[in-house]
Amino acid sequence: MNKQLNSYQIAQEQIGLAVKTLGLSSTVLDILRQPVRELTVAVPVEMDDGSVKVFTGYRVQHNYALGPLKGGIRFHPGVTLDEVRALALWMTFKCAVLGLPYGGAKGGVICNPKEMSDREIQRLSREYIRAVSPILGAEKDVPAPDVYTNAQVMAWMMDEFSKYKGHNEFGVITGKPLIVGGSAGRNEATARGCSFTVREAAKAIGLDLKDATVAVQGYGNAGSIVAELLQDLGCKIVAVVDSTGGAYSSKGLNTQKLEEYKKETGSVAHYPGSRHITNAELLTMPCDILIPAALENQITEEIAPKVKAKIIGEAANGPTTPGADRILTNKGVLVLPDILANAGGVTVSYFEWVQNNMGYYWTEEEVNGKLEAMMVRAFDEVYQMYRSRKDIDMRTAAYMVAIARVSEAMRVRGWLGEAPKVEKERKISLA
Ligand SMILES: NC(=O)C1=CN([C@@H]2O[C@H](COP(=O)(O)OP(=O)(O)OC[C@H]3O[C@@H](n4cnc5c(N)ncnc54)[C@H](O)[C@@H]3O)[C@@H](O)[C@H]2O)C=CC1
Ligand SMILES: O=C(O)CCC(=O)C(=O)O
Repeated sequence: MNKQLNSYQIAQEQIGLAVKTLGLSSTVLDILRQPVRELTVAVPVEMDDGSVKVFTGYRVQHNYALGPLKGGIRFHPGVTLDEVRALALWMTFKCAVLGLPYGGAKGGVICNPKEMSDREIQRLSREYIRAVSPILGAEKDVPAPDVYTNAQVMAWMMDEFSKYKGHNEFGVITGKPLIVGGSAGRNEATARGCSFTVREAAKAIGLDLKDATVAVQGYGNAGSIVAELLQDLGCKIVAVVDSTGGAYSSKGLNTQKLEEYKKETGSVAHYPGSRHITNAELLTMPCDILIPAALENQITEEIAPKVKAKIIGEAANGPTTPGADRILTNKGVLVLPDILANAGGVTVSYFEWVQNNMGYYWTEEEVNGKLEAMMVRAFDEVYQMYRSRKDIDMRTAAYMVAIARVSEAMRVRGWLGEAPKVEKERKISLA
């Protein structure tokens, strides 16, 4: 990640632009530009050699106007408080774009799970969740997986929270294994939602997905499954990279075989029959669709002029900087913003929470059908907003749809004093 770029300042810039374009009051911006609550915790963990290491963790709660707070937990050595603030802020607007009854939050722990044993990761997961538990709960704040956390980590955290409460509280965390209240389809949901938005965008600009070429940055939960789903839609996956290197083949990479290779070797680099490529090569190579699915600030002002893709589907949070956004818009690249394109994960997390609350579980077909309907509706609303004006890109359009909903909730709750209503003529659905 480019350390000169501050994701929190970027997120504030993005909402500032949308609030201004919507013509909302400065009170709305004053409230939305910062989180309502931030908790920093020092988490002592006994390591396998008997020593005790103290990890720093965060839980940031951005805005709860629309409902309980929601957002993943990241385990990564590069976590900072400002990064978690940005991720929490993006969650508020992601939930609002999809019309979910949630506000936004995010958590992070500065650690390197790649250098820790499973036992150490389990102890860290339990200690962290205990440390932030006073502000969590199925009706308060509901975490989920993010980078380098997974269903197993969610199970440990749910178990620890349940022990602390004295009863099972499955609804406190989503992204759990199926056997302890997880939802069918949650593991694939971020990628599935992203593939739906790419499909709708391709229809909108007249791009045939049959043999459309795709490059994917990041080959974890989001990236590897988007690649597989786009391959199912007829696309040719020509390039992928993960944190250790990349693979390119003009004939296309078989995603099932690539997945097996990654499981065996721990990386996609040096996949048999492929040419080795770097991250920068991947982002700028000739392709129709680019899927950033790793970390923030990857498509910068230096990279953007060289991007050849027609559609960028942001599976990652915050992969494109504001300067790069302006360059890509001028070049006519359609950027599907993170708060829309990767919202499939939190949407199925919402379904998981609903199922936990009612104690009745849906089939994978039911979940995927509901997800598709919500993603297509959200895409249409954002695309209509984008097309209704000449001066905005898809990101600002998505923020406008989202901020209209959040600010209306804040208005009716009485948080805005006498601030004016959302402009009626924009016909934003507040449902
Ligand atoms: N897991 C989820 O439900 C959701 C994830 N996201 C976002 O998707 C992105 C990826 O998350 P996951 O797939 O869940 O994480 P993951 O931990 O499953 O995978 C991350 C992938 O990124 C790669 N990576 C890390 N640093 C890299 C670098 N510098 N260059 C290239 N590749 C790099 C890793 O090797 C790994 O393949 C993140 O931005 C996350 O916030 C967004 C919505 C939901
Ligand atoms: O599933 C969730 O609740 C949130 C996932 C997440 O952290 C994200 O969308 O960035």
